[in-house]
Amino acid sequence: MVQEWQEIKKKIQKTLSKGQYDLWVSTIDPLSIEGGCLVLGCRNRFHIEWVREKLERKLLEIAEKQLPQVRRLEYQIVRENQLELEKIEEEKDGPKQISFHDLIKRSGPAFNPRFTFDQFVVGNCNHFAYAASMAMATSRQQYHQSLYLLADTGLGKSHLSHAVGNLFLQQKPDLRVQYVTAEQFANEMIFSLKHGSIEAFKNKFRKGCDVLLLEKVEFLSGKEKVQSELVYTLDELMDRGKKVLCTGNAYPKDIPKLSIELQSRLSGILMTPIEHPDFRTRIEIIKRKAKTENVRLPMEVVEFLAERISGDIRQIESCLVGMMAKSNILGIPISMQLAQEVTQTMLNHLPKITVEHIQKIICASFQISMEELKSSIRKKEIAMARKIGMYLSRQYTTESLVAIGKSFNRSHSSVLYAVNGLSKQIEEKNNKMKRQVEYISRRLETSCLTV
Ligand SMILES: Nc1ncnc2c1ncn2[C@@H]1O[C@H](COP(=O)(O)OP(=O)(O)OP(=O)(O)O)[C@@H](O)[C@H]1O
Repeated sequence: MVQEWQEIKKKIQKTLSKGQYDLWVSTIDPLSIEGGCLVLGCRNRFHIEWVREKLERKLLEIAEKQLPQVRRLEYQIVRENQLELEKIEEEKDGPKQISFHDLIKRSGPAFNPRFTFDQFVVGNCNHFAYAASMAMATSRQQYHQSLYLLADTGLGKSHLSHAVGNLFLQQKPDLRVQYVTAEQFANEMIFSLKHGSIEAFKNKFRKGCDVLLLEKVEFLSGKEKVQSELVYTLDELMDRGKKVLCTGNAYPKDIPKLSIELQSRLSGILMTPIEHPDFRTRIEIIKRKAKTENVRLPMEVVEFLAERISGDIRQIESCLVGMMAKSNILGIPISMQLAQEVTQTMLNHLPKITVEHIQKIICASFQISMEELKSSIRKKEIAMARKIGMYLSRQYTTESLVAIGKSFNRSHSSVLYAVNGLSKQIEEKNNKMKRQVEYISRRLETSCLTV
């Protein structure tokens, strides 16, 4: 086992309980270091999420001390049988001390194996970006050697960049593919300036590079020296017919404090925007992710998530991971109720539902008009709709009894009477009213809660 990793583990062990250490840390395997990035092998997605959320900062702090070249962490899923095989191979050949240096030499850039073209769901929102990236990676692209993927957070820029890297290396393992974020590029440059190795840095990104994948260009805002180094790098790569893929969350001209020279180089690149996915694409993404994770999701849960989360696809993934975790821990299948609980907890704000929303859904569900709902008509169906409307207003909003009463043209005591009565009814087992309230709650959440 690698010496430095043992030291890192020892230090982190002191900060955790035994159970946490055994479960989450002892099962991590260091895989490689590339471009200042220490790649850690984890057992599954849930393992990665946990380490990322609870341990990353501490782990990085300690890793940086043990391995000064490390500046960030990345994760890969490593199947247990793969690790077992490696262990058996090692045992066969006798114990071997592998240094991190060897690991660095052995490995290419650490591309996420999950981020492939196969796993990327294509819709109207991202079709152009997908096609252009694919064309670049399969060398079909004749006129544009360079691409700029432009999108808000969590819409697939890194996924496509890694997919390009994965495909290049799969087809041509000897290709020199450099993958860095603009921040890493800047850090490496500063590091090499400090340590007198700027020529090596320049060589790495200019002469020693066939494909440059540069993420999050917006980071360079205001960093004049790094910007001008990048301009030289891009010029040289483009002059030599090399390929460049950049990503950013804004058009180059809209990134503040970006030099005219860099803006001009980047603007000359083919712009491929990715829009927010539409409902159908979101449905497909959820189905694909569930399939990859080997999880069975009822269609109503798929639709609920697709309604609920309209932007950042990471949120969809977090909710899936959360649902899987909860379903595993409790030993229950993923259901609508579980999905509602998890999304409410995981998305950092509670849904904003108003009394008006509730009234509209009630009218649509009972097929009555708003006038009827707010009227004094005592017809059974209408009275029941009104009662459920008041009850849900109490559950989903923070409005006072008086305010709710006003919205239904009733006194606060009528609201209280309705809410208490319905609460009691709902507690009884298997009653129709309970099912009806659940149904309307679901409709309410799926129709109003688009983030
Ligand atoms: N079209 C898609 N199909 C399948 N998964 C997707 C798609 N778009 C995004 N994802 C998934 O969403 C997650 C976030 O995507 P990614 O990391 O590529 O976002 P990003 O645009 O680079 O965000 P940021 O700017 O915050 O880094 C990833 O797990 C990725 O696999």
